[in-house]
Amino acid sequence: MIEDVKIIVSNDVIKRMTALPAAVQTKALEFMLKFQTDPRSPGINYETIQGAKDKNFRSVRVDQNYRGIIFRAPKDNVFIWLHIDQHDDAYSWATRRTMSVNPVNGALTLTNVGFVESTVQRTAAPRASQPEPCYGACSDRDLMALGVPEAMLPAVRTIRSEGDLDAMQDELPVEAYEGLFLLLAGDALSGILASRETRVDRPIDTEDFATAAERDESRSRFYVVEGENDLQEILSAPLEQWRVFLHPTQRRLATRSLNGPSRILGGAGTGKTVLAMHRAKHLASSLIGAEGSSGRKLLFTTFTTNLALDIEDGLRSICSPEQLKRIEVINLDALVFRLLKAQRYEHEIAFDYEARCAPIWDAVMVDFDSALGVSREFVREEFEQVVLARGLETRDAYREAPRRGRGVILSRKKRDALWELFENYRLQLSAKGLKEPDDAYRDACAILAKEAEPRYAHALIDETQDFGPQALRLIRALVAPGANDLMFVGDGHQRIYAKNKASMSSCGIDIRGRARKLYLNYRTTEEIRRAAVSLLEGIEIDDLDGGSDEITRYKSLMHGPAPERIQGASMEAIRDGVLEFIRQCLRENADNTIGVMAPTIKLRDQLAKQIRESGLKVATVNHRERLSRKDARIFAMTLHRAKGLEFDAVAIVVNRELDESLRKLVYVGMTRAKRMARMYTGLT
Ligand SMILES: Nc1ncnc2c1ncn2[C@@H]1O[C@H](COP(=O)(O)OP(=O)(O)OP(=O)(O)O)[C@@H](O)[C@H]1O
Repeated sequence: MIEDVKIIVSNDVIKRMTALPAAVQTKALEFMLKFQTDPRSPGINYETIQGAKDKNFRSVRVDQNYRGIIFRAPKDNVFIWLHIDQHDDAYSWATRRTMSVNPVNGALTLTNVGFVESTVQRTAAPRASQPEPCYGACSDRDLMALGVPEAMLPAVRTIRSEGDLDAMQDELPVEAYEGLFLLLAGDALSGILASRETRVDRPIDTEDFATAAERDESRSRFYVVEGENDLQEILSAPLEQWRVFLHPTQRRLATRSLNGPSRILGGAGTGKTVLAMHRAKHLASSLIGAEGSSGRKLLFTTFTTNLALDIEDGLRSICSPEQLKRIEVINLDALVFRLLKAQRYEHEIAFDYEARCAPIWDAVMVDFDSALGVSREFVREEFEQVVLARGLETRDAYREAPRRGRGVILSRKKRDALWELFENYRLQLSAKGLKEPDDAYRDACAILAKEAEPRYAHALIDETQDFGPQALRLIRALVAPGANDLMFVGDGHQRIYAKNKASMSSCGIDIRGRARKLYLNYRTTEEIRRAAVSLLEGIEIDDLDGGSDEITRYKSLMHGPAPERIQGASMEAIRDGVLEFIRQCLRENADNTIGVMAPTIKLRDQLAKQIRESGLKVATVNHRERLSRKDARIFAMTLHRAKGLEFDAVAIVVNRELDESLRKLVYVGMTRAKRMARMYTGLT
């Protein structure tokens, strides 16, 4: 590579590369090598394209049939490889498009001018009683600030409904599509720009393609080649887009310095884990050779064990060995277990409530007096949500404790009676050498408080919605307050351990001014997303910090068939239906992965057995297992285990009433599906 030349490749080329016939792929890689070494080499013959709308487009020969389309900027030796296809298709593609720099947000944009012309023509004749254009109140500058390329403005001006906007999605930069749908949802332009932190207040040199390429907006679709080998690596392996092309908000949040703890919310599949992984990489590189960090690492923690394993795999695919050495990925329970064990903690942490604690709780509850006027379930919830969550240790503390959200007022007498049960339970647990996890977290916090140095330089926390107050306090104690200390990502819609509801600010974590959102769903089709969201209707969702969150502003980038919901089938009919669904998915593509999910282990095993008996290979997903290591396409799991995973298709079987907690579980399960989903309810 040579210093004074900038080489850029579009995501379109990278995507198309893997779909090319093998022989063409080899030729394309050979061309890339030549191009990367010196795009001005006399060995590369740039052909002018007759009739091209952009006079800087050229075609280059990849092999006898295939042509690459290159944009050569008028100055500064910037070369952008935009497209690759068979000769005629490549030429026809090139004649319809132009490259430019957005004069307001400074992003590199590629516009399909052919599409703009045909859209304007098609909509020119007024239709009877058609709605007003959606963006009549926005100036051209407003629309360009959102990311609409100047040449796309006439097409965007024709949009009169959400459907019109969706039909334009493929032709718009991702941030423009997102901005336009947020406007339709009722957000103010200033609010959208502020939360994205897009600069629209500086003069933009629209001839300066080199500078434009470095902006976060451009990097969501253009890759700037940096080293000798990186592009070779990217092009020769099937590329997962997320490794290279981030949404501008993902990139900004991954790389910017934040003056304290931050919280990123986003519905299922909006790329929160991806953002956190890129931030881990970014912060880890700043730890390399950093003075004064005393060798402290970055902690990446999650709630579920399986997700931690997947994250480890993901990080390995984007980080250098040096960066990896500075990152520790571990689920919080495992971290606490290790921390306490190293201190010769004399209790075992009872992570499995049902097996270890429930019998002791039940024995203590023999003394429960129903004259107290509360249910047995209420007592357990009171213990979890007030006593454990607040870490109350004395009767006096319980007497004084605020019980917001508990619904029932308890007199002092009743509290004292309940405290006796709670105290007795803790004593009995302790006598058996056990501690509830929340109490163990609190003990771990006390140990950390005595240490001179915080254990980690930074922490990234995934699945924040499932961490309770004691866990959050512990996380706070693991890292010293300061710049880039903590980043939490999560989604209240996916809270499936209801007892773990916490407000970050009451745990000493102040995110004011550093709370952001991701809106675009990269995983699920819009049809599946909508079906999943409809399950949550009427359920109040929190923002992990005592406020509320809503789900109306999310959107998926893909479309597909609506999920089927089948009510009231017998187990035999379900078995046949699930098998038929699996076969259909595998017929479409033998490489498709399929998740079969149920609320209980018993039902999961029953379904797995039936699938196996039909001659198909199915793997069961258990605690602490990496999906990637399993030799199967079909996976059976409980809905709890499905968290954080993804499959091409998902079949869910539910054998009990869809109450609030089950609806949330099914929401999590269904949003694991990339393209197809089917759900059975009301087993007869
Ligand atoms: N910038 C991106 N470009 C392309 N794909 C992306 C991008 N960001 C995320 N994805 C893909 O979208 C899917 C969801 O991403 P991710 O798991 O990070 O979402 P999430 O918000 O953590 O989801 P959930 O909360 O449902 O577990 C993954 O397949 C990921 O590879």
